[in-house]
Amino acid sequence: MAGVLLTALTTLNYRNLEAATLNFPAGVTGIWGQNGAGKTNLLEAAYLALTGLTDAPRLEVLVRAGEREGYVRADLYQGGSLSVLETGVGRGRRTTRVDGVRVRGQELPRGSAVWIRPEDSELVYGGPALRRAFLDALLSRLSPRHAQVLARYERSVAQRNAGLKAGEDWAMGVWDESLVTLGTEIMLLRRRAVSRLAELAAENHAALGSGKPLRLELLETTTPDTFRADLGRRRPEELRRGATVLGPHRDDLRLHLGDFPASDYASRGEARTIALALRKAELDLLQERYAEPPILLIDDFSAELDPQRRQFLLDLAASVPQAIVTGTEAFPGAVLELRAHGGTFRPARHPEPQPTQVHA
Ligand SMILES: Nc1ncnc2c1ncn2[C@@H]1O[C@H](COP(=O)(O)OP(=O)(O)OP(=O)(O)O)[C@@H](O)[C@H]1O
Repeated sequence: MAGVLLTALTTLNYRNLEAATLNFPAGVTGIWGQNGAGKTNLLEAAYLALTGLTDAPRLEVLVRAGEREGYVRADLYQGGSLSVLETGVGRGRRTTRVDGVRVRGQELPRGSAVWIRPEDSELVYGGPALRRAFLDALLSRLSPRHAQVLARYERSVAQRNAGLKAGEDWAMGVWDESLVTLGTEIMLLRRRAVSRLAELAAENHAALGSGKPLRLELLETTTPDTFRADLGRRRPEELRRGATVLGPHRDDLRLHLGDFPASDYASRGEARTIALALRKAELDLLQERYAEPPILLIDDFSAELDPQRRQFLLDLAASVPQAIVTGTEAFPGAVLELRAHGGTFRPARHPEPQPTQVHA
Protein backbone atom coordinates (compact mmCIF):
# COMPACT_ATOMS: atom_id res chain seq x y z
CA MET A 1 0.00 0.00 0.00
CA ALA A 2 1.20 3.52 -0.75
CA GLY A 3 0.06 7.01 0.20
CA VAL A 4 -2.74 7.87 2.61
CA LEU A 5 -5.59 5.38 2.72
CA LEU A 6 -8.88 5.23 4.58
CA THR A 7 -9.02 1.51 5.28
CA ALA A 8 -12.28 1.56 7.26
CA LEU A 9 -15.01 3.99 8.30
CA THR A 10 -17.29 3.34 11.25
CA THR A 11 -20.39 5.40 11.93
CA LEU A 12 -22.84 5.35 14.81
CA ASN A 13 -25.88 7.62 15.09
CA TYR A 14 -24.53 9.72 12.25
CA ARG A 15 -27.34 11.39 10.25
CA ASN A 16 -29.32 8.65 8.42
CA LEU A 17 -26.41 6.15 8.27
CA GLU A 18 -27.02 2.73 9.79
CA ALA A 19 -24.41 1.82 12.44
CA ALA A 20 -21.74 -0.01 10.45
CA THR A 21 -18.10 -0.37 9.54
CA LEU A 22 -17.24 -0.14 5.87
CA ASN A 23 -13.88 -1.32 4.55
CA PHE A 24 -12.35 0.53 1.63
CA PRO A 25 -9.68 -0.75 -0.75
CA ALA A 26 -7.00 1.33 -2.47
CA GLY A 27 -8.16 2.69 -5.83
CA VAL A 28 -11.65 3.92 -6.62
CA THR A 29 -14.73 2.92 -4.65
CA GLY A 30 -17.93 3.87 -6.48
CA ILE A 31 -21.10 4.30 -4.45
CA TRP A 32 -24.39 4.67 -6.25
CA GLY A 33 -27.97 4.83 -5.18
CA GLN A 34 -31.10 6.91 -5.35
CA ASN A 35 -31.54 10.41 -3.97
CA GLY A 36 -31.61 10.55 -0.19
CA ALA A 37 -29.89 7.16 0.24
CA GLY A 38 -27.12 8.62 2.43
CA LYS A 39 -24.27 8.97 -0.09
CA THR A 40 -23.43 12.57 0.83
CA ASN A 41 -23.74 11.73 4.52
CA LEU A 42 -21.16 8.98 4.14
CA LEU A 43 -18.63 11.29 2.47
CA GLU A 44 -19.34 14.00 5.02
CA ALA A 45 -18.72 11.49 7.83
CA ALA A 46 -15.45 10.36 6.23
CA TYR A 47 -14.29 13.97 5.76
CA LEU A 48 -15.13 14.84 9.38
CA ALA A 49 -13.41 11.75 10.75
CA LEU A 50 -10.30 12.32 8.63
CA THR A 51 -9.84 16.09 8.85
CA GLY A 52 -12.07 17.29 11.71
CA LEU A 53 -13.66 19.71 9.23
CA THR A 54 -17.37 20.22 8.73
CA ASP A 55 -19.45 23.08 7.43
CA ALA A 56 -22.59 21.91 9.20
CA PRO A 57 -24.29 24.98 10.67
CA ARG A 58 -24.53 23.22 14.07
CA LEU A 59 -22.89 20.01 15.24
CA GLU A 60 -26.20 18.52 16.39
CA VAL A 61 -27.51 18.30 12.81
CA LEU A 62 -24.90 15.57 12.29
CA VAL A 63 -26.47 13.43 15.01
CA ARG A 64 -29.18 11.00 13.96
CA ALA A 65 -32.56 12.59 14.74
CA GLY A 66 -33.75 11.50 18.20
CA GLU A 67 -30.23 10.56 19.45
CA ARG A 68 -27.94 12.58 21.71
CA GLU A 69 -24.52 11.77 20.27
CA GLY A 70 -23.05 10.71 16.97
CA TYR A 71 -19.71 9.04 16.35
CA VAL A 72 -17.39 8.52 13.40
CA ARG A 73 -14.14 6.60 13.26
CA ALA A 74 -11.59 6.50 10.45
CA ASP A 75 -8.89 3.85 10.30
CA LEU A 76 -6.12 5.64 8.46
CA TYR A 77 -3.06 4.13 6.87
CA GLN A 78 -0.36 6.78 6.58
CA GLY A 79 3.42 6.72 6.51
CA GLY A 80 3.56 2.96 6.91
CA SER A 81 1.36 2.68 9.99
CA LEU A 82 -2.31 2.60 10.93
CA SER A 83 -3.97 5.13 13.21
CA VAL A 84 -7.49 5.34 14.57
CA LEU A 85 -9.15 8.76 14.36
CA GLU A 86 -12.36 9.12 16.37
CA THR A 87 -14.77 12.05 16.55
CA GLY A 88 -17.84 12.22 18.76
CA VAL A 89 -20.38 14.99 18.19
CA GLY A 90 -23.24 16.16 20.37
CA ARG A 91 -25.10 19.34 21.10
CA GLY A 92 -22.55 22.12 20.57
CA ARG A 93 -19.51 20.01 21.41
CA ARG A 94 -17.18 17.43 19.99
CA THR A 95 -14.44 15.15 21.21
CA THR A 96 -11.57 13.96 19.07
CA ARG A 97 -9.18 11.09 19.74
CA VAL A 98 -6.18 9.77 17.87
CA ASP A 99 -5.24 6.22 18.87
CA GLY A 100 -7.34 6.62 22.00
CA VAL A 101 -5.65 9.85 23.13
CA ARG A 102 -7.79 12.98 23.37
CA VAL A 103 -6.57 15.71 21.02
CA ARG A 104 -7.86 19.03 19.69
CA GLY A 105 -9.71 18.84 16.36
CA GLN A 106 -6.93 20.81 14.66
CA GLU A 107 -4.49 18.01 15.43
CA LEU A 108 -6.13 15.60 12.99
CA PRO A 109 -4.16 15.07 9.77
CA ARG A 110 -5.77 17.92 7.87
CA GLY A 111 -3.99 17.18 4.64
CA SER A 112 -5.54 13.73 4.45
CA ALA A 113 -8.63 14.39 2.33
CA VAL A 114 -10.22 16.67 -0.25
CA TRP A 115 -13.97 16.73 -0.73
CA ILE A 116 -15.39 17.73 -4.12
CA ARG A 117 -19.14 18.29 -4.39
CA PRO A 118 -21.74 20.07 -6.48
CA GLU A 119 -22.28 22.67 -3.71
CA ASP A 120 -18.75 23.92 -4.45
CA SER A 121 -20.37 26.09 -7.16
CA GLU A 122 -21.37 28.38 -4.31
CA LEU A 123 -17.70 29.37 -4.19
CA VAL A 124 -18.46 31.15 -7.46
CA TYR A 125 -22.00 32.42 -6.84
CA GLY A 126 -21.91 32.93 -3.07
CA GLY A 127 -20.72 35.96 -1.11
CA PRO A 128 -17.12 36.82 -0.15
CA ALA A 129 -17.48 35.04 3.22
CA LEU A 130 -17.63 31.64 1.47
CA ARG A 131 -14.48 32.31 -0.55
CA ARG A 132 -12.66 33.65 2.51
CA ALA A 133 -13.68 30.50 4.37
CA PHE A 134 -12.35 28.36 1.50
CA LEU A 135 -9.06 30.24 1.45
CA ASP A 136 -8.59 30.29 5.22
CA ALA A 137 -9.55 26.62 5.63
CA LEU A 138 -6.97 25.72 2.99
CA LEU A 139 -4.28 27.96 4.52
CA SER A 140 -5.02 26.55 7.98
CA ARG A 141 -4.51 23.06 6.57
CA LEU A 142 -1.22 24.10 5.04
CA SER A 143 0.02 26.00 8.08
CA PRO A 144 -1.06 25.49 11.71
CA ARG A 145 0.36 28.99 12.33
CA HIS A 146 -2.29 30.47 10.03
CA ALA A 147 -5.07 28.68 11.95
CA GLN A 148 -3.79 30.15 15.24
CA VAL A 149 -3.30 33.68 13.94
CA LEU A 150 -6.70 33.62 12.26
CA ALA A 151 -8.46 32.51 15.46
CA ARG A 152 -6.71 35.27 17.43
CA TYR A 153 -7.54 37.84 14.74
CA GLU A 154 -11.22 36.86 14.76
CA ARG A 155 -11.35 37.20 18.56
CA SER A 156 -9.67 40.55 18.26
CA VAL A 157 -12.24 41.77 15.70
CA ALA A 158 -15.10 40.58 17.95
CA GLN A 159 -13.65 42.41 20.97
CA ARG A 160 -12.96 45.54 18.97
CA ASN A 161 -16.51 45.49 17.58
CA ALA A 162 -17.88 45.23 21.14
CA GLY A 163 -15.73 48.25 22.05
CA LEU A 164 -16.97 50.19 19.01
CA LYS A 165 -20.60 49.39 19.87
CA ALA A 166 -20.03 50.59 23.42
CA GLY A 167 -18.48 53.81 22.03
CA GLU A 168 -15.15 53.13 23.78
CA ASP A 169 -13.12 55.40 21.53
CA TRP A 170 -10.36 55.66 24.16
CA ALA A 171 -9.67 51.89 24.09
CA MET A 172 -9.23 51.65 20.33
CA GLY A 173 -5.45 52.18 20.37
CA VAL A 174 -4.98 48.82 22.12
CA TRP A 175 -7.41 46.95 19.87
CA ASP A 176 -5.92 48.52 16.75
CA GLU A 177 -2.49 47.31 17.80
CA SER A 178 -3.43 43.62 17.93
CA LEU A 179 -5.68 43.93 14.87
CA VAL A 180 -2.85 45.42 12.79
CA THR A 181 -0.22 42.91 13.97
CA LEU A 182 -2.40 39.82 13.41
CA GLY A 183 -4.15 41.19 10.31
CA THR A 184 -0.85 42.04 8.62
CA GLU A 185 0.40 38.50 9.14
CA ILE A 186 -2.82 37.11 7.62
CA MET A 187 -2.60 39.43 4.61
CA LEU A 188 1.00 38.42 3.91
CA LEU A 189 0.22 34.70 4.25
CA ARG A 190 -2.83 35.00 2.03
CA ARG A 191 -0.91 36.95 -0.62
CA ARG A 192 1.77 34.30 -0.80
CA ALA A 193 -0.67 31.40 -0.93
CA VAL A 194 -3.03 33.04 -3.41
CA SER A 195 -0.30 33.58 -5.96
CA ARG A 196 0.39 29.81 -6.03
CA LEU A 197 -3.30 28.90 -5.77
CA ALA A 198 -4.08 31.22 -8.70
CA GLU A 199 -1.42 29.58 -10.88
CA LEU A 200 -2.63 26.06 -10.12
CA ALA A 201 -6.33 26.93 -10.48
CA ALA A 202 -5.70 28.59 -13.86
CA GLU A 203 -3.73 25.55 -15.08
CA ASN A 204 -6.44 23.15 -13.91
CA HIS A 205 -9.16 25.28 -15.44
CA ALA A 206 -7.38 25.18 -18.81
CA ALA A 207 -6.92 21.40 -18.44
CA LEU A 208 -10.67 21.11 -17.90
CA GLY A 209 -11.06 22.35 -21.45
CA SER A 210 -12.46 25.76 -20.71
CA GLY A 211 -11.68 28.26 -23.47
CA LYS A 212 -11.95 31.21 -21.09
CA PRO A 213 -9.08 31.85 -18.69
CA LEU A 214 -9.71 31.79 -14.92
CA ARG A 215 -8.07 34.53 -12.90
CA LEU A 216 -8.01 34.80 -9.10
CA GLU A 217 -7.59 38.16 -7.44
CA LEU A 218 -7.23 38.89 -3.75
CA LEU A 219 -9.34 41.98 -3.24
CA GLU A 220 -8.08 43.67 -0.09
CA THR A 221 -9.86 46.35 1.93
CA THR A 222 -6.50 47.60 3.21
CA THR A 223 -2.79 46.77 2.91
CA PRO A 224 -0.06 45.85 5.41
CA ASP A 225 1.48 49.31 4.92
CA THR A 226 -1.69 51.34 5.36
CA PHE A 227 -3.76 49.22 7.80
CA ARG A 228 -3.13 51.38 10.88
CA ALA A 229 -3.70 54.67 9.06
CA ASP A 230 -6.83 53.32 7.31
CA LEU A 231 -8.30 52.33 10.68
CA GLY A 232 -7.66 55.81 12.04
CA ARG A 233 -9.29 57.38 9.00
CA ARG A 234 -12.42 55.21 9.20
CA ARG A 235 -12.78 55.42 13.01
CA PRO A 236 -15.79 57.84 13.04
CA GLU A 237 -17.66 55.59 10.59
CA GLU A 238 -16.75 52.49 12.60
CA LEU A 239 -18.02 54.06 15.83
CA ARG A 240 -21.25 54.95 14.07
CA ARG A 241 -21.70 51.44 12.66
CA GLY A 242 -20.30 49.55 15.67
CA ALA A 243 -18.18 47.35 13.37
CA THR A 244 -14.64 47.02 12.07
CA VAL A 245 -15.16 47.86 8.40
CA LEU A 246 -11.77 46.93 6.95
CA GLY A 247 -9.18 44.24 7.35
CA PRO A 248 -8.70 40.64 6.17
CA HIS A 249 -12.14 39.66 7.55
CA ARG A 250 -13.66 41.90 4.85
CA ASP A 251 -11.43 40.88 1.93
CA ASP A 252 -12.54 38.78 -1.03
CA LEU A 253 -11.02 36.24 -3.35
CA ARG A 254 -12.48 37.48 -6.64
CA LEU A 255 -12.88 35.01 -9.50
CA HIS A 256 -12.76 36.29 -13.05
CA LEU A 257 -13.78 34.24 -16.05
CA GLY A 258 -12.27 35.86 -19.14
CA ASP A 259 -12.97 39.58 -18.79
CA PHE A 260 -15.93 39.23 -16.43
CA PRO A 261 -16.57 38.55 -12.75
CA ALA A 262 -17.50 34.86 -12.59
CA SER A 263 -20.15 35.44 -9.90
CA ASP A 264 -22.27 37.49 -12.33
CA TYR A 265 -21.54 35.79 -15.64
CA ALA A 266 -20.65 32.10 -15.19
CA SER A 267 -23.20 29.48 -16.31
CA ARG A 268 -23.97 26.59 -13.92
CA GLY A 269 -21.56 24.30 -15.75
CA GLU A 270 -18.87 26.99 -15.90
CA ALA A 271 -19.26 27.61 -12.17
CA ARG A 272 -18.91 23.88 -11.46
CA THR A 273 -15.80 23.85 -13.67
CA ILE A 274 -14.25 26.79 -11.81
CA ALA A 275 -15.04 25.11 -8.49
CA LEU A 276 -13.43 21.88 -9.76
CA ALA A 277 -10.31 23.81 -10.77
CA LEU A 278 -10.16 25.32 -7.26
CA ARG A 279 -10.62 21.95 -5.53
CA LYS A 280 -7.98 20.35 -7.71
CA ALA A 281 -5.66 23.27 -6.82
CA GLU A 282 -6.43 22.53 -3.14
CA LEU A 283 -5.43 18.92 -3.74
CA ASP A 284 -2.25 20.03 -5.53
CA LEU A 285 -1.26 22.36 -2.68
CA LEU A 286 -1.91 19.71 0.01
CA GLN A 287 0.08 17.22 -2.02
CA GLU A 288 2.97 19.70 -2.36
CA ARG A 289 2.88 20.42 1.38
CA TYR A 290 2.53 16.85 2.69
CA ALA A 291 4.36 15.07 -0.14
CA GLU A 292 1.50 12.60 -0.68
CA PRO A 293 -1.83 12.89 -2.43
CA PRO A 294 -4.88 13.21 -0.17
CA ILE A 295 -7.80 10.80 -0.24
CA LEU A 296 -10.29 12.13 -2.75
CA LEU A 297 -13.99 12.22 -1.87
CA ILE A 298 -16.20 13.10 -4.83
CA ASP A 299 -19.92 13.60 -4.30
CA ASP A 300 -22.38 13.26 -7.16
CA PHE A 301 -19.70 13.03 -9.85
CA SER A 302 -21.93 13.56 -12.86
CA ALA A 303 -23.94 16.55 -11.61
CA GLU A 304 -23.94 19.39 -14.16
CA LEU A 305 -20.85 18.11 -15.97
CA ASP A 306 -20.43 17.48 -19.67
CA PRO A 307 -18.47 14.40 -20.88
CA GLN A 308 -15.11 16.23 -20.99
CA ARG A 309 -15.41 17.44 -17.38
CA ARG A 310 -16.61 14.01 -16.26
CA GLN A 311 -13.54 12.52 -17.87
CA PHE A 312 -11.41 14.99 -15.89
CA LEU A 313 -12.99 13.63 -12.69
CA LEU A 314 -12.53 10.04 -13.83
CA ASP A 315 -8.86 10.69 -14.51
CA LEU A 316 -8.42 12.58 -11.26
CA ALA A 317 -9.99 9.76 -9.24
CA ALA A 318 -7.75 7.24 -11.00
CA SER A 319 -4.62 9.36 -10.39
CA VAL A 320 -4.71 9.30 -6.56
CA PRO A 321 -4.07 6.25 -4.34
CA GLN A 322 -7.67 6.27 -3.11
CA ALA A 323 -10.93 7.89 -4.16
CA ILE A 324 -14.50 7.38 -2.97
CA VAL A 325 -16.98 8.59 -5.53
CA THR A 326 -20.77 8.79 -5.29
CA GLY A 327 -23.42 9.23 -7.95
CA THR A 328 -26.85 8.09 -9.01
CA GLU A 329 -25.15 5.81 -11.51
CA ALA A 330 -22.11 3.51 -11.38
CA PHE A 331 -18.68 5.13 -11.61
CA PRO A 332 -16.64 3.60 -14.43
CA GLY A 333 -13.44 1.90 -13.33
CA ALA A 334 -14.32 1.39 -9.66
CA VAL A 335 -12.52 -1.50 -7.95
CA LEU A 336 -15.30 -1.73 -5.37
CA GLU A 337 -18.88 -0.83 -6.04
CA LEU A 338 -21.34 -0.20 -3.23
CA ARG A 339 -25.06 0.29 -3.55
CA ALA A 340 -26.51 2.87 -1.15
CA HIS A 341 -30.00 2.35 0.16
CA GLY A 342 -31.67 3.84 3.25
CA GLY A 343 -28.35 4.60 4.98
CA THR A 344 -26.80 1.18 4.22
CA PHE A 345 -24.05 0.32 1.74
CA ARG A 346 -23.76 -3.15 0.23
CA PRO A 347 -21.45 -4.53 -2.45
CA ALA A 348 -23.12 -4.27 -5.83
CA ARG A 349 -22.53 -5.37 -9.33
CA HIS A 350 -22.86 -3.04 -12.26
CA PRO A 351 -26.49 -3.08 -13.37
CA GLU A 352 -26.94 -5.70 -16.07
CA PRO A 353 -26.86 -3.99 -19.47
CA GLN A 354 -30.37 -3.87 -20.90
CA PRO A 355 -30.78 -5.42 -24.36
CA THR A 356 -31.42 -2.74 -26.93
CA GLN A 357 -34.98 -2.82 -28.20
CA VAL A 358 -35.13 -2.88 -31.97
CA HIS A 359 -38.38 -1.74 -33.48
CA ALA A 360 -39.23 -2.82 -36.95
N1 LIG B 1 -29.48 14.17 11.54
C1 LIG B 1 -30.18 13.39 10.70
N2 LIG B 1 -30.92 12.35 11.19
C2 LIG B 1 -31.61 11.54 10.35
N3 LIG B 1 -31.62 11.69 9.02
C3 LIG B 1 -30.93 12.71 8.49
C4 LIG B 1 -30.17 13.61 9.29
N4 LIG B 1 -29.57 14.51 8.49
C5 LIG B 1 -29.96 14.20 7.23
N5 LIG B 1 -30.75 13.12 7.21
C6 LIG B 1 -31.36 12.45 6.05
O1 LIG B 1 -30.39 11.71 5.37
C7 LIG B 1 -30.91 11.40 4.07
C8 LIG B 1 -29.79 11.18 3.11
O2 LIG B 1 -29.18 12.38 2.74
P1 LIG B 1 -27.93 12.43 1.72
O3 LIG B 1 -27.72 13.89 1.46
O4 LIG B 1 -26.79 11.67 2.25
O5 LIG B 1 -28.52 11.71 0.45
P2 LIG B 1 -27.80 11.36 -0.94
O6 LIG B 1 -27.76 9.87 -1.07
O7 LIG B 1 -26.52 12.09 -1.06
O8 LIG B 1 -28.87 11.91 -1.95
P3 LIG B 1 -28.75 12.80 -3.28
O9 LIG B 1 -28.52 11.84 -4.41
O10 LIG B 1 -30.12 13.42 -3.31
O11 LIG B 1 -27.67 13.81 -3.09
C9 LIG B 1 -31.89 12.53 3.74
O12 LIG B 1 -33.15 11.96 3.58
C10 LIG B 1 -31.84 13.41 4.98
O13 LIG B 1 -33.11 13.92 5.30
